Amino acid sequence: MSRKKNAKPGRSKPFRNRNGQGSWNDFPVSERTNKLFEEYYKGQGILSEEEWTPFLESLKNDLPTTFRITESRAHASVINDMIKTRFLPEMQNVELDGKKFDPPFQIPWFPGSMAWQVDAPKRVIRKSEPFKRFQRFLVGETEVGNLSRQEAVSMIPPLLMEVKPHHACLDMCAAPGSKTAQIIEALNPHHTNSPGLLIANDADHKRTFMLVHQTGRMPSKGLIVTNLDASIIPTMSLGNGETLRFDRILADVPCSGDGTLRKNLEIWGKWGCNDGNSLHSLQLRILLRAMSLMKPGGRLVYSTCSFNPVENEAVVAAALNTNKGQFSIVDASGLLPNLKRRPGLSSWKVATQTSGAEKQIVWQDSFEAYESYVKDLPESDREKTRSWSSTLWPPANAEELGLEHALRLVPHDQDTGGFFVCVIEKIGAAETEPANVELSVPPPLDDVVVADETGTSTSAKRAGSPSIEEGSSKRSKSEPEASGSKSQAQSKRQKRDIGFREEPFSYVDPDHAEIKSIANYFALKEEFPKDNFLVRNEYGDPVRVLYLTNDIVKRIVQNNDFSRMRLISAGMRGFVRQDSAQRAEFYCKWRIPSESILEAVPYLGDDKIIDTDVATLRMLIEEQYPPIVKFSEASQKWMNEIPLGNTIVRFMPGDEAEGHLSMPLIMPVWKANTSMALLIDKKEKSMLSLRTFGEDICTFAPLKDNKDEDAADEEAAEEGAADQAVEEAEGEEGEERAVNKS
Ligand SMILES: C[S@@+](CC[C@H](N)C(=O)[O-])C[C@H]1O[C@@H](n2cnc3c(N)ncnc32)[C@H](O)[C@@H]1O
Repeated sequence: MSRKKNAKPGRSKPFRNRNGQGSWNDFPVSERTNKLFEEYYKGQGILSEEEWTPFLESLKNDLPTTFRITESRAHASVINDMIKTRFLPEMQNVELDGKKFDPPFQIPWFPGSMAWQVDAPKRVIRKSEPFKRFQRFLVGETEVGNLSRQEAVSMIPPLLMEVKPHHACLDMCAAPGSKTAQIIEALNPHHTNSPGLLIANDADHKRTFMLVHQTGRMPSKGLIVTNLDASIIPTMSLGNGETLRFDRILADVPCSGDGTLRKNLEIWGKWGCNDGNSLHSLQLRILLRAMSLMKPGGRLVYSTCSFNPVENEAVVAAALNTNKGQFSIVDASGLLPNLKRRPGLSSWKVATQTSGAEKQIVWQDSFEAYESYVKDLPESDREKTRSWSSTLWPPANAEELGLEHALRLVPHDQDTGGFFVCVIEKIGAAETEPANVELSVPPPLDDVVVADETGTSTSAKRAGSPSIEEGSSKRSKSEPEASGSKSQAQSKRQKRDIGFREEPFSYVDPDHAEIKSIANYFALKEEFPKDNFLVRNEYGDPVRVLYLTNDIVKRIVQNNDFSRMRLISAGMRGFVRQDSAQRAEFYCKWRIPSESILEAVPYLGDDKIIDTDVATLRMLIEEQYPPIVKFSEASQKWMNEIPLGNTIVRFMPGDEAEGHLSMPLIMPVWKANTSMALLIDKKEKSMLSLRTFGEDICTFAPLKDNKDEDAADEEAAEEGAADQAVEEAEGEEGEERAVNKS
């Protein structure tokens, strides 16, 4: 256990090989042990004696790859069918070194069979052609947002939230955003015009940008990203004296992460029971804040990727007791019926660990026993000992709280990671702020390792900075008052966070000349919410990007100071300005980016969408700027009629040009003087090509053949606009969309 001895809690980096990747081979199974871990959990009795070996064995094994299909996308079933009909048949009899490997299979408990599991180890995926092809497909479809790689158990909390499109939702600790994506999908099934809201929040500034990037693949008019300490998320106003309360909250709190031992291998070396004890009070504060933000009848899901009852049942029990009679644990046994789960515990133990090289577990039978243990320690040790909260221990009424309804997921039940999920409902009509919970002074968090199921470890202090400690001890004072009755101007006077350096958010005057030109060009119907265009400057000037938000996001942005909310982004890109040398020739300087097409379609004038065929699609995929003269006569006709710039086309289903399209596909195109371009990024084009034509037919060769120089120059100049448009569409993926700035 050399690793363990050298490990410095909180400072050790995730295990990485020379290529920067954690690897099964580089971390031998013999090192996947931790005496303290075994002693602690055996002592806790989280499993019966006979289950201990399969539990540990399972924990030492590589985690299978799991992914789910983005259900809100129109072609979700096309992707699912492709896996079944194109990839599965060729993966039936894969053998390597005399061993047969099973093909991927659908996860039996995931609704609609939209999630898959791949058991074959990485070396098989690397070496077998059918698996390699499948892997390439997975990577490509993941990049364009049609699939999400996500640990199976991590998919459970959002499913149990049962989000509906009208819900106001809060994801309190959201980065890097795998569950956020699931919530967005549930809020926006098939791009319905959802009135719902999701505030996705994380305390770690860097990780909020990961979150923005991740949600960029799943844009939503109802999405807000904030960078707050979840335990002191301020109460937000909706104007007109209304305060924002949530129908659904996910508190997927920072935790010690020992449920992720199968992939966060470094946890084997540094696991200690003090980490869970340390995190308990932050977890409790976050859960209590969640409770205070709920609507009556609303549902709250508390989850961790830890086995530790002090991070799980103890937190839930303390929160329920703080808000007696206002919340109850939902019996989720009827939900996800094929999911194997264990009941939550109603009794557990608390331990501390000794310091020094050979750490030992010391069971603490009660809070009082623990206090006298600390008192009896030699003074030097006492100084080092933390003061834990009494809420770590099971309360006297633990049996009455319904903790058995919580879900414990253990690895050997269905070959997953470990997880804890508890579904809590707010009962009664009274909306009151919770009484302050009696917590001991919060322990310092800087040396506590916090892990998430993505394989990233952070220290809790970094994760919770800057206001984590401040918020904990003075929660009731520092918690801002409900500002429901304040006007926008008044709310702007609320104390600003001067360290917050984001650009302001303002709505554009719907009568602004640019908005009028957009409405004209795209023949936007009356119902189009022209007053919901947001920009990132103080003056409401449409400069480069016009973001679209729904009404509830607008109410929040307008009635709360953006720096107090630490607002990072709101809504989704609706229109992007197309600056080019030829701008003067274009009727409209704005184009619809591909990700907002489905949002825009219901509002476009009837003649603004041009129906065309699979052969035209083939040409637009094959070449980057195909000349108009190369298309069929029918396509040339409409191409010659449309103005220069952005047009929306609908490729109708059919079998032609060696391709198959099973459902209509709506996409933006760009017309230059003599050529056309499909305005989707290259990766998306390649994946679309694979889906429609069975191979990647994109060529994208630069000017070629024996064209005379003048013609080539002219063509290159004309195509500059389309080129720039495409480049922008690609470049903005990472930057513009990530930062939501104009
Ligand atoms: C378990 S991870 C969340 C994983 C995420 N829900 C997902 O599914 O991708 C916990 C997250 O909590 C964040 N965090 C830590 N302390 C926090 C706090 N006080 N408030 C809000 N977020 C916090 C961390 O930065 C980390 O991103």
